[in-house]
Amino acid sequence: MTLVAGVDSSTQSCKVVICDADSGHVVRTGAAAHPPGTAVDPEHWWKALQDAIATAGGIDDVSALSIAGQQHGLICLDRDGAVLRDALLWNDNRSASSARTLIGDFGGASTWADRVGVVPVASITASKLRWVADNEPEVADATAAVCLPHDWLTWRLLGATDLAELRTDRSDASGTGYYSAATGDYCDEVFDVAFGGRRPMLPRVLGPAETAGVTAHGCVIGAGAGDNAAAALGLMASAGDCIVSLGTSGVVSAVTETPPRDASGLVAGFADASGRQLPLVCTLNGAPVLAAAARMLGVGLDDFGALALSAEPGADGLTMVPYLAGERTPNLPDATGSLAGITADNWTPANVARASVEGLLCSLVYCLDLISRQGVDVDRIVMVGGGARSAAVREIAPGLFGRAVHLPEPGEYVARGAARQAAWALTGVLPRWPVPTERREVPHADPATYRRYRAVTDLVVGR
Ligand SMILES: Nc1ncnc2c1ncn2[C@@H]1O[C@H](COP(=O)(O)OP(=O)(O)O)[C@@H](O)[C@H]1O
Ligand SMILES: O=C(CO)[C@@H](O)[C@H](O)COP(=O)(O)O
Repeated sequence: MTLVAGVDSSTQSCKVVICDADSGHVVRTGAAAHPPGTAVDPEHWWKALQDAIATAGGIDDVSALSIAGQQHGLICLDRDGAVLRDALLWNDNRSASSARTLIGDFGGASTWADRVGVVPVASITASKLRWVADNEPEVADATAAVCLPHDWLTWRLLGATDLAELRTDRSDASGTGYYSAATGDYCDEVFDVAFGGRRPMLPRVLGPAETAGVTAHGCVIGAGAGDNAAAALGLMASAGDCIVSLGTSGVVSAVTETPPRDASGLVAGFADASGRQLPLVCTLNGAPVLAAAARMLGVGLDDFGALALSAEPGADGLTMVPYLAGERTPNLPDATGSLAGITADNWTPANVARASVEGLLCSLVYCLDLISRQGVDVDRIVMVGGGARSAAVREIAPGLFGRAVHLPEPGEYVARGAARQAAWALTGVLPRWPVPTERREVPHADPATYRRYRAVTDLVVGR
């Protein structure tokens, strides 16, 4: 049996799956935690990768491996390849005002949408570059190369030290704000406004089936991908599939042939990992909303799900707006969460739990609406990520989306997508790996809860 491995180096942890290259059957897995925080020394990710590989029984018998990673994180390297400062992650909001400045300095949102396909928000790598240039000019001056988490891990795994050997792929490059998914080129002129004209070295962008190199043990290393593009590959997503992911972020994305063009910046024009496009809408508040509510209620995640399901749909009028970490969609980096509609009668743990689940899901219904308005067909909603393990999420989602929700059996679909890419790099053929999925029908559509959520959101954001 030929074995291939896939890695998901995501916000909270590193996961490794080792699969049969022909069938995709998962043979072994491993995982290791990442430290909390929105600025992290990449060395922690390297250590977690090694721990996760060791837990998975090592990769001596693995023929090919690809790494998928959390998108956008900025890693600055000096000319000797040393990391210059903690990486600034996708959910680090210090770059919010840098993003606003960048938009103006490059001719406005429409120019960004036309030339790059992405309008900067705090998450986008270019905004982080601008923050470094404005606040840590000595770091900016010493920066000889910039790369993303998956680029850096791939480079480390290959034992490389030469900056010229950095590699990335289209999907992750397209989240930087200085690469266009539509043209397949870096937009060098962005560095004039984002990095004071400095031109650090950038990773070479590989095609989906290209090889980044071969390890000393003879393991072929694929191009890797951004985590959302890898999830699409792991789910074998095709036209009409809309992926809803509840990881640390909440994400709605779809594989399309044509790029979106959204000058509001809410729908980003990213690339997928198969040569197509991946219009994507992302929130800063995914599954951790549920963990925070469970913690506040003093229950574990399973009991929290049961508690939420013990309340009636609509939580008896309680509405939760889940902007606990600020928000990106809508773009409100300084926002906080809200609980509205409290009365003496409805102020119960069960209603608070239900309102938290409903608020989280409504924030994704909003994202789905935004992506649909870009002309993206939505035939099937496919829900994945840690939050999709929640019984309450699985049961409540169809009513709020107003359509059936397809639930693949719980698994690490980002890592599986990376493994599928590794098989492609190894053999030159993208294998078809089945994804057994449960279809959850709409018990009863609940448009009233979403309407109330939208009204409360408008109130909270002062519209
Ligand atoms: N049964 C569950 N109910 C609610 N949340 C869950 C459950 N299982 C896992 N999670 C949440 O899923 C998140 C991790 O999901 P994951 O997709 O691995 O995130 P990431 O890829 O961003 O690291 C955590 O916030 C965790 O609390
Ligand atoms: O910023 C985005 C996408 O634009 C996030 O989706 C990150 O890629 C982090 O992913 P998770 O850790 O939540 O999977």
